[in-house]
Amino acid sequence: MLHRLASLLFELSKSYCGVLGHEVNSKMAASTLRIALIQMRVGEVKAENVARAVQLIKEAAGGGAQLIALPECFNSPYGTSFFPKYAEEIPGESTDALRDAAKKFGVFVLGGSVPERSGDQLFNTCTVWGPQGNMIAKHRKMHLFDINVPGGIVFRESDCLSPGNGLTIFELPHCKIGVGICYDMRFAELAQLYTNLGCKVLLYPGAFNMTTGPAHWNLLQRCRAVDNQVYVGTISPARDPNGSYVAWGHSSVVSPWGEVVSTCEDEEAIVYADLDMDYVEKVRRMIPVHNQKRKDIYEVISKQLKN
Ligand SMILES: NC(=O)CCC(=O)C(=O)O
Repeated sequence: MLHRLASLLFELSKSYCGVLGHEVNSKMAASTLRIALIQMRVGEVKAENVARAVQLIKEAAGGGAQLIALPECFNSPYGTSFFPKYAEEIPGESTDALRDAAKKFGVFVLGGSVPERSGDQLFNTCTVWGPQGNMIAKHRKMHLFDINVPGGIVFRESDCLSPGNGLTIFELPHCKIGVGICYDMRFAELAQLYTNLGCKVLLYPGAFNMTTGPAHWNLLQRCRAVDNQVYVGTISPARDPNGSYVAWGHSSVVSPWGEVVSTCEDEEAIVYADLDMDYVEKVRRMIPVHNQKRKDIYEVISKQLKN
């Protein structure tokens, strides 16, 4: 009964997926944040990638989005052989274009990520820009993507990247938002810390692949959403079947109830969603797990495990 009621409420407040050029409803409550996830094609020409990102930000702003998010490595193909060549300092040409777009279109822009050069180190870094053209956050990917799935995929970001060492939260009038990059989504502890610090939305620009994507992309996103009772957005590049790294796509928004509210397939698309902060509170009231944690027990056992 409760579930049916929640589903009904969810249906009423539901967002939608818009492909390029889709019309949107501009009536929104103050507690509602319209976001747009830009699942864009990324090729080998950096200037074309950046220009495409700006063009799609313009389109999403025209669709009423207040916060527009790009995918991981929006200016560069995803691969350790590309990172040194495409890396830039921040600020640099790619992030300057994001700054200018945020200001010109009067929106918040979460700039996916770029390979960042800082001294003799490289990072996988997300910048977030406000409508005044101010950088309001910068997140360096904390968990590097080093995996070995025989017959599937071998990848070692740590061959050329260094990890970031900090959490990244930015605040909009509607809510606080926590940022992770791709592989960061696998780490439940990070999402839980963001939630404990007051976030109601988590955003993960990412580029899962054809082995782990179908197995885990949506599953992980729904886990993070239900565990923490937050909205979770994932933003992938569009799939290029001939690319050296084939991205899974399926950029999506999942609600705090764990339902996929907006999504797409693997093609270039803009995924819109209206995030309702009252709905986050409602889900948290209905199932108040945050007040029901048995930290007394967890802490005792954790201490025992350390000794
Ligand atoms: N870019 C990444 O971090 C990829 C992560 C991934 O595919 C995974 O399975 O995790």
